[in-house]
Amino acid sequence: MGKLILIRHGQSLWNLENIFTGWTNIDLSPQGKEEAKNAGEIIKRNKINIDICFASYLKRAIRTAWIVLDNCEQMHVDTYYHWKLNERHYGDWQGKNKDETLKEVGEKKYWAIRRGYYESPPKLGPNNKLHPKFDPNYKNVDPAVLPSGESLEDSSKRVVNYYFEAIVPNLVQGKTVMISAHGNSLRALIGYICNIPSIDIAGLEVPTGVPHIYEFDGNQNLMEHHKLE
Ligand SMILES: O=C(O)[C@@H](CO)OP(=O)(O)O
Repeated sequence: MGKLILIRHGQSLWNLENIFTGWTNIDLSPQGKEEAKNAGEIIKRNKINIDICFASYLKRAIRTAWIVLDNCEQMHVDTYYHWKLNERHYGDWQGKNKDETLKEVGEKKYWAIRRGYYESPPKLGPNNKLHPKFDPNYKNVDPAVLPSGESLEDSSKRVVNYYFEAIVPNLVQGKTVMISAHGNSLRALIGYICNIPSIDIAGLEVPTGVPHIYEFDGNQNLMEHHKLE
């Protein structure tokens, strides 16, 4: 089996401003670009040759992939983009300040939605102009499958589905695959790969711009994983 490198995008401008982002297409902050550059240098130092790269449809993950590949001298690597790797859709919370939302809804509900597995934020209404079906970037996606607010369980279904559809076949061929994605889409994927019970997912935080490597045996069982440095 091949190897899997997972990286959360570098710090975004809304991470910096403490605003719920979800599918809002916010770019990297200057610090986020530095984090991605550093991740690329780490991959170069570890002499890892990436065979294929995947990123979400959101520019903070795409730019992170580009900066990483540039800084490990592997810009030629085929890169595929898919909405199923996007951040969890944060529904009506997108664009809201995280501290103000906490005050508005109370600690219990806030953390159940933000870090629990089953609770969704309030969904966007079908005519809300922020709904992804109105975004030309998703014009080739069936509007019926586009989310308007997701629990981590919802995100997990589409991320894991894409993992089996597009990533596993490459790992089976022995390839080294890099995925550049998001805090919650990666929590969902890591939760699946590492077999973390849904109750414990709340404690899993994925830092920005830090590459982690996952190695599997021939039966696709995880053998070990660690942070690259
Ligand atoms: O705003 C978001 O989309 C995410 C990650 O940046 O928020 P959280 O901190 O809840 O994972």
